[in-house]
Amino acid sequence: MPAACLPRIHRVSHGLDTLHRLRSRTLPTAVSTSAHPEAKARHLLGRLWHDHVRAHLPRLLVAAVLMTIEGATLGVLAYMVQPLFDDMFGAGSMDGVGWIALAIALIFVARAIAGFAQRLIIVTIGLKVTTELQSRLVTHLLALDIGYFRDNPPGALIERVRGDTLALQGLASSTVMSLGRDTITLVSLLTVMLTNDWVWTLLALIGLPLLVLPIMAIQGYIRKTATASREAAARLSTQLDEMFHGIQSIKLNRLEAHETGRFGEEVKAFLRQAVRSQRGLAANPAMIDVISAAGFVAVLYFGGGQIVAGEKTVGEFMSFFTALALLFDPLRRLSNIAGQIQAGIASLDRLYAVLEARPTILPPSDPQPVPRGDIRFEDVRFGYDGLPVLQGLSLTAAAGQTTALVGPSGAGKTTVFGLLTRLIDPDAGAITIGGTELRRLGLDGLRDAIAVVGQETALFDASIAQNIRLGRLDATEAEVRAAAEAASVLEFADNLPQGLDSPVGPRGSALSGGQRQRVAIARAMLKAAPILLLDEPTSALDARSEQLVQEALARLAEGRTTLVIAHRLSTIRDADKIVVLDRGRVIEEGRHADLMAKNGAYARLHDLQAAGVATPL
Ligand SMILES: Nc1ncnc2c1ncn2[C@@H]1O[C@H](COP(=O)(O)OP(=O)(O)OP(=O)(O)O)[C@@H](O)[C@H]1O
Repeated sequence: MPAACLPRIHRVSHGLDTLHRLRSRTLPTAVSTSAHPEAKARHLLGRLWHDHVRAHLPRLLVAAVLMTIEGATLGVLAYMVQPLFDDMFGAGSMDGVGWIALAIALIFVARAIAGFAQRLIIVTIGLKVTTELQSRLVTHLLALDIGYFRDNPPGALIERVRGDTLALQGLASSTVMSLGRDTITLVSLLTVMLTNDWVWTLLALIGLPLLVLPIMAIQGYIRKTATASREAAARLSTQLDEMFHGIQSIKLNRLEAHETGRFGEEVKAFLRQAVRSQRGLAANPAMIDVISAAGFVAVLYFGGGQIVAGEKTVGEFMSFFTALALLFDPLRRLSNIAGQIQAGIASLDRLYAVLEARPTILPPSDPQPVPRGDIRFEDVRFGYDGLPVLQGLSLTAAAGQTTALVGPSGAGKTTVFGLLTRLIDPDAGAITIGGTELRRLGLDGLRDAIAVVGQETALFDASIAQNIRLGRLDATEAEVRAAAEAASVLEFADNLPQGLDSPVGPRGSALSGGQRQRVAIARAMLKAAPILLLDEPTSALDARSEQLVQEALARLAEGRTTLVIAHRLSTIRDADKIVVLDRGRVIEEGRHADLMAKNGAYARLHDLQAAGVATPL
């Protein structure tokens, strides 16, 4: 995946985060396969093969043929050493040396071409599989519940989509190449050795079985340390993500040294795990080297004696020795394959854990269209992780009218919006639109029918116009411009060098809070949905823009079912109904004048605000 895609993954992840600021119940994050590591590894590899690799089988077969050519060349080379020594150098004749030299040159050319082509094929397949997996992961992630993004922070998810797929690609490519080419090399060299002298071969390799147990024992260690190392990498990414997003607070509170220290600790933890994992991977080749030294010495003594006794020729010995010397390199790599597979499995496990997470907020099998009509909450209960937030909430927002929700911070106002848009589902009670339960409506239809302007505006790193267009992707330029005008976006955009085509910067960082809010309002205007949810839509505006936007919102709200959350009561005076929430229940409702006359919680809050005191009810 090109580097340019990284900001996109990042934006998507953060966009969801800021747009919804809601959490639902924890979702499964582990692959639910057999607890036995070998069975799990087989299961994961089987899935990878089936899902992504099988389609490349024809090219893999071509690569296998090329690997066979590349692997066999070393055997042929070792074989040719014998006539070179016995028939030419030993016999003092240079006849035929030219032919042998030509043959060796051709062998190397063939090896180079086969090696180049097979590497290209394998790496290309690896890249294709990786990018396919990345796209699949992103598609899957975007379908998951909002709660998943709370439980798994953006840094950790980016690490899975990028880090784990790339780690897998590197390991898989080298494993496949090693398995193919090195196995053939091994077979061809062993053939030369065995045809030369099976006793020497036995002597040279007699120590190898000793390695079986240590190599097997090391597998579990590699799997564990590789998993820990990937997790440490995810924590690092999460910390970086938080750090860069919180850069302003870090600077204002002079936390640079504190953050550097925290990062240093995390880096150390990562380093520890990464070194452990590499130690495991480096152990096998080292053991092969020790065994190979014993093999060389044994053959040298035994074979040397036979040459001196005239039982064997120098050419035979040199040919055998060449094959033996060439044998240990592929053997070293092959000894590491199991370890590499284990490290790859650690990443694969984390990837499939994401792919196995299932959304719990699903559309019905026969979705009903969204009807026009009142929005009703009937005895709705909802809690986060067992902590009750809404405790039997009942309210009605009449169709085509404006209903305002007020109440102290944490009363559950934003949760009402989350339930209405089905970012979360209630634990009990019913939510209906025009008499139809939300769960019977199509999710797409429901979300198309609702436009939301939240406290935090999710802007993407594109132009102002493109950000507005997200409200309705097929809107014409004139419609985008009209929405921009109605939301007072043109007021500031027209002063920018590129007007509406000016970039808003990553997460809208090139705009002020008020400007971002106006873009969000323009987006909602463009969407022109029948239901409008406004969560403090003018909180970031100055008095003048607020007045302009309030007028625009009033126009927008006309004829639409509007729910508006407001802390500043002055903004909702004209609402058709004001609902006062406290600790997840409705404690008062009515029009402004009625509630003031009642002299209850609303009137108290109003008086406090009028006196300039921002105190909860
Ligand atoms: N993702 C979450 N996980 C756990 N608890 C949450 C989560 N989101 C909200 N809450 C809790 O739910 C309660 C209601 O939150 P909500 O955002 O609906 O309140 P609110 O009335 O909109 O507050 P404010 O006026 O401050 O925006 C709060 O006590 C809050 O701590």
